[in-house]
Amino acid sequence: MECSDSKYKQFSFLDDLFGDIQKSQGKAFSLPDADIILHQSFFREDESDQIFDNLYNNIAWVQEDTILYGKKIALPRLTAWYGDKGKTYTYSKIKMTPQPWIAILENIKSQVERVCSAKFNSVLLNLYRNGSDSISWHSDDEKELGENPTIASLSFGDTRSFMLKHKFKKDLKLDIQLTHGSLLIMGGKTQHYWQHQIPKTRTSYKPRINLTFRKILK
Ligand SMILES: O=C(O)CCC(=O)C(=O)O
Ligand SMILES: [Fe+2]
Repeated sequence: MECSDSKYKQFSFLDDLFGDIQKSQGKAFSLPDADIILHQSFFREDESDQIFDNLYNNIAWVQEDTILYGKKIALPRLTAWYGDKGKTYTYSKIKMTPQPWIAILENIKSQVERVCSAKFNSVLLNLYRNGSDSISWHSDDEKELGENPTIASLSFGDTRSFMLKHKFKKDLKLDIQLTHGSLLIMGGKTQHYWQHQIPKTRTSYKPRINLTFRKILK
């Protein structure tokens, strides 16, 4: 299923309060069992360029390993985890202890919280160095996130396909192009019914940075 404008509903958040149209308009996908909103240009191009450079150079990127069929393999991307003290998180069988917040991440977090009607206490960062870096099919359904988590996903750098598929209705699939400066918000029951991935590709891609803001409950 291709995503077309006819499948969008216009949404407008908090325009009067913040008066910043660019940061307040999003489009909701009308999909069953999902609550997904895309803000195509949440950050302006020049802001996005600056954020990309800053994160690329200043984040403490780590090459983590995971265990697959009893063998240790390197994750096909670099990652980093920042958040409130004590909010540990187990992800891809890796227990992560957060780095303390840095100014740029706190600043982005507060801008995202304005449009999400949610508060976050941590952010997972992924750096896809080229087209062969990827993340395989999964739902963000770790128990630390609670029943119906709101996940706010920001993208900077090259555009990659963010693919979604329904877990039970096999013909329901969607491919969203996540562009430089975009914000995708997943909420409600999305993680119960849908999986997502950034597929590996043979096409050459420039680096892409993704941030997913999350709330760890315990
Ligand atoms: O890179 C993306 O857009 C998705 C990342 C993701 O799904 C995750 O970190 O759980
Ligand atoms: Fe995810």
